[in-house]
Amino acid sequence: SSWWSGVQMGPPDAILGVTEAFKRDTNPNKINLGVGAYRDDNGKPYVLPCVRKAEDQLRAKNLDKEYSPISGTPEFCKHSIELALSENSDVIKNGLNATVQGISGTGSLRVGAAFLNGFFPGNKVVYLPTPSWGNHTPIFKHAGLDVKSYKYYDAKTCGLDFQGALDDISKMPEKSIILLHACAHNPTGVDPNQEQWAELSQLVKKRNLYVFFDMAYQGFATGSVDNDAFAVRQFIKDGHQICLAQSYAKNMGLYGERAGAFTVVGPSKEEADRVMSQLKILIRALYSNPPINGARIVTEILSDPKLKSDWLQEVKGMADRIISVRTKLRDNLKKEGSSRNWEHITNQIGMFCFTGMIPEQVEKLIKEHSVYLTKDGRISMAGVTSKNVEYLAHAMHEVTK
Ligand SMILES: Cc1ncc(COP(=O)(O)O)c(CNOCC(=O)O)c1O
Repeated sequence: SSWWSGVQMGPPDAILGVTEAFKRDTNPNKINLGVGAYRDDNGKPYVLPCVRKAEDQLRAKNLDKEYSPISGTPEFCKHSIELALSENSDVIKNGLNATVQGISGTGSLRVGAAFLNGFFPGNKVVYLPTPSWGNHTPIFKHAGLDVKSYKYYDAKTCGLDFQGALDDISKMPEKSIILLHACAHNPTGVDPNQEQWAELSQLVKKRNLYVFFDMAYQGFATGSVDNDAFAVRQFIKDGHQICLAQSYAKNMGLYGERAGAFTVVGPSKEEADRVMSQLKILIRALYSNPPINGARIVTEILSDPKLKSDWLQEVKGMADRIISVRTKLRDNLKKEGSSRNWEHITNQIGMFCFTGMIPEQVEKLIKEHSVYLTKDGRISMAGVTSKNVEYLAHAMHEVTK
């Protein structure tokens, strides 16, 4: 028999399976609301103009293909942590951060998980919001950490179960790890408001919990990179020594370039240096050093004032388009005569909308209207355009009335 006769067939990825079914559908009105990647108003992938300009500028430099340092280039790391904490951050000024390039957000989370598994002195359990991004659990478990959950989403209101979150956080064993989505929560689109973030920060501090921020959508939620970093900056201001995963997949449209960063914030430069040394040892054994192309594009954009200002407008343009189709969808549902409260469609933020539709309704949406989405009723707003929003509203009304 073969070495691998014991290998089982694994389940297909829930999200990518939706796109496969969508591709097989011949209905000209079909809509794919499964994919978690931005689409323009014609439903096409969007390469930001500032990225093209950066690529032209880079090509003119005739750069070589030498290895990047294990932790990525200092310029990429510096621009990444400045984007997250702001250029005049005391943490950066005092060298309190250890920042490495990660293989996009997933790779940054994975390096962080491996570091925590190796060195975290507290309770090696990561508490995830309920629900969270599907990949969070495998990432942390794969690194050897245990995973638990805290209340977060309220299906009754399609909003935040703030009291539930506070109750669960109050019960978490001290020195546990809590994962927080910095903005544009995936899959619900539900974010705490600024007062709630401030209250969460105080409680997390009181409970002596360690914060792992996942910021995969900075700038893509409200359209402002500073507003979207509010939670991260609030927790830093409140004295939390956080760790942070960043991604440029969505806000710069660099999906396949796999550019991201992982940061540990500590109390001293001396400690940051020790942490950095261990991160490099860990990365060396994982993939030795990170991919150079996406990181060069990011560095070119963030270090060139003109390109950076172009980028800030272009990321705001993406966020504005998402916000506008949220409003159109809600208004068209009202026009269809729906008696349901669809306020959550515009209260929620970022790429995703948790519609509140139940699996039977999702099934009908797919089968009878060729609208494709994940069973949990999550729709990627990026798949909604000014051309298909009326068809979508009609279909959603038909299956929910
Ligand atoms: C919360 C969160 N963290 C991290 C990531 C990591 O993204 P990447 O590794 O591409 O940077 C993602 C990307 N998710 O992809 C969209 C989807 O759910 O279909 C994410 O949503």
